[in-house]
Amino acid sequence: MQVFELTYPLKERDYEPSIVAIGFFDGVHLGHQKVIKRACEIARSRNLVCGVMTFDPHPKQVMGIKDKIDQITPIHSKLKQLETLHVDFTYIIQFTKEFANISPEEFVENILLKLNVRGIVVGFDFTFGYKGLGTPKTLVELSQGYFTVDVIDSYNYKREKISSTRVRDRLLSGDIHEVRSLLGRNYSFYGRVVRGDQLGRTIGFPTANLELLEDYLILKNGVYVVKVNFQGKTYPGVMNIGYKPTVKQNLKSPTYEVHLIDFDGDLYGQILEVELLDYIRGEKKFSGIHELKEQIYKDTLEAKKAFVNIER
Ligand SMILES: Cc1cc2nc3c(=O)[nH]c(=O)nc-3n(C[C@H](O)[C@H](O)[C@H](O)COP(=O)(O)O)c2cc1C
Ligand SMILES: Nc1ncnc2c1ncn2[C@@H]1O[C@H](COP(=O)(O)OP(=O)(O)OP(=O)(O)O)[C@@H](O)[C@H]1O
Repeated sequence: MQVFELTYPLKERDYEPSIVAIGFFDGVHLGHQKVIKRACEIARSRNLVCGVMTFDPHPKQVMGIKDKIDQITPIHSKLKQLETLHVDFTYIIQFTKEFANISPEEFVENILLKLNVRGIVVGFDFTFGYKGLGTPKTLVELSQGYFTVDVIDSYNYKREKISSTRVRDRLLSGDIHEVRSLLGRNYSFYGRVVRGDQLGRTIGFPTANLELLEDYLILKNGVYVVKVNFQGKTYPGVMNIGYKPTVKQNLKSPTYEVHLIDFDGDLYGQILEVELLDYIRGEKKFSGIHELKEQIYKDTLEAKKAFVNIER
């Protein structure tokens, strides 16, 4: 997949005629996948290439509506997911205040036509241009004679539209089962193993302390069943996210640490992909290390069982 980082106004160059799915696509959930897959189907049937147009940073952040949007899939994770959908390219348009102010007409003329777009696919509630005034209907009107417009109906789960907001909400509640149903895959993130206080190994549960590779949405504190992928191998694990109140005081931000079950080896410096399979319990302050150790032992047994059930 080719990636083009673009700034507005676009520089003149020849773009290959294409069919493009447009949206922010945080999470690349099943609704997004439907829009993107449709773009690729149309492209294949018309002998064109297919791509995704997304934006960075998040429009709400640039417009000051929110200080920071914690993303489900920050840009590199999003690109990894798009790759699995076999799109030929992704345009990442740098979202600025200037870009936010362009009219729907300018968006079509100065972006879509310049990019040599022959067809676009958007969801039924897509908006674009100044104050989001452009709608799929506007696009159809402005596209006449230039490119086709396909509008995808709402893709629902339990009768409600799947949206990035809904996925974020379920992640923050620790509802990992629903997250899987909304994404059509396990939610995962990437982290690098860094040195911790190395107390874990003295209590019998060595943990890989993770430094997240991107600004992901911070997950609910507590203990998770996870699947860890690195160097082409997969391991069952348990992860704790939180402040380790039994052994630490006043940590400023939550730590992410994973214990790989039945694994013995050095992980420092490795990049792990951690897939969430289930949420077991909240983090607790135990009366001592012994009690904490007993609980982690139970968590590990539960994770082993859950791992077998989920992976079956
Ligand atoms: C599965 C699991 C569950 C954990 N649960 C808790 C908990 O409920 N409360 C707590 O204070 N610490 C919890 N911890 C964190 C331990 O305190 C921590 O792993 C250990 O002290 C090692 O810390 P270190 O990496 O700073 O050496 C948990 C760790 C794991 C791996
Ligand atoms: N469930 C869905 N069914 C059909 N189309 C969708 C669905 N969700 C999003 N889309 C479309 O996919 C594109 C990208 O969506 P976008 O990321 O902007 O919104 P979203 O997933 O609804 O998230 P948010 O919660 O931020 O509104 C848009 O064209 C949008 O209309």
